[in-house]
Amino acid sequence: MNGMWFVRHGALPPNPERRIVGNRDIPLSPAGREQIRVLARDFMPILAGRLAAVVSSDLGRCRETASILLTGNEWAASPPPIHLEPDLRELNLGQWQGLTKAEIEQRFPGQYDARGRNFPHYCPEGGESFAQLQNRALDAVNRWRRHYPTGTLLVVAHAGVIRSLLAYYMALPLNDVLRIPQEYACQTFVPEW
Ligand SMILES: O=C(O)[C@@H](CO)OP(=O)(O)O
Repeated sequence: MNGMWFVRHGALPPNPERRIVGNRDIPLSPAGREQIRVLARDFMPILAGRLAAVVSSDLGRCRETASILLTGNEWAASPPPIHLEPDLRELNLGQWQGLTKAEIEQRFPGQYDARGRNFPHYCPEGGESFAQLQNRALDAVNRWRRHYPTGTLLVVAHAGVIRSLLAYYMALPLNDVLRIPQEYACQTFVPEW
């Protein structure tokens, strides 16, 4: 069956202060690598024989996830190509990245709340909005689907990217995007319609 599997990368190192990650290039933690090894063993065999290609965000945590996913014996003879796609990078939150919520409120008074009032379209300085993210991610996925019109595509990306795509496929408003669950290393199938 044609369709796309979306896989979020594994866990990052603990971030107890909840500093904004965004599209910073932070590698998987050892626990995150183990999550993906489990996925390579338990999930990937169901794609054997029907996986056309892997399309991954070019950030390290997704690149590494994609390459661990293809370590099983079922891919040894003819591994599917892995395409690195910058348009699947995580939401760019510009000058907010690396900061805590308290630091954002201190350095950019009022902006955090302003985003809450216009969540889909608010664009922090130097960054982008969820609507912009959704457009570029959708363009990228559609482009790769046209390149591989048959077979299953495996898309390895980030919570914000996958949520924005799933919101589109489920016709949910972007205001509700954070309600879509996206645990580390989770998998979601979107059939072709
Ligand atoms: O580690 C996380 O919680 C996030 C970073 O914002 O991961 P990602 O957005 O890359 O899915």
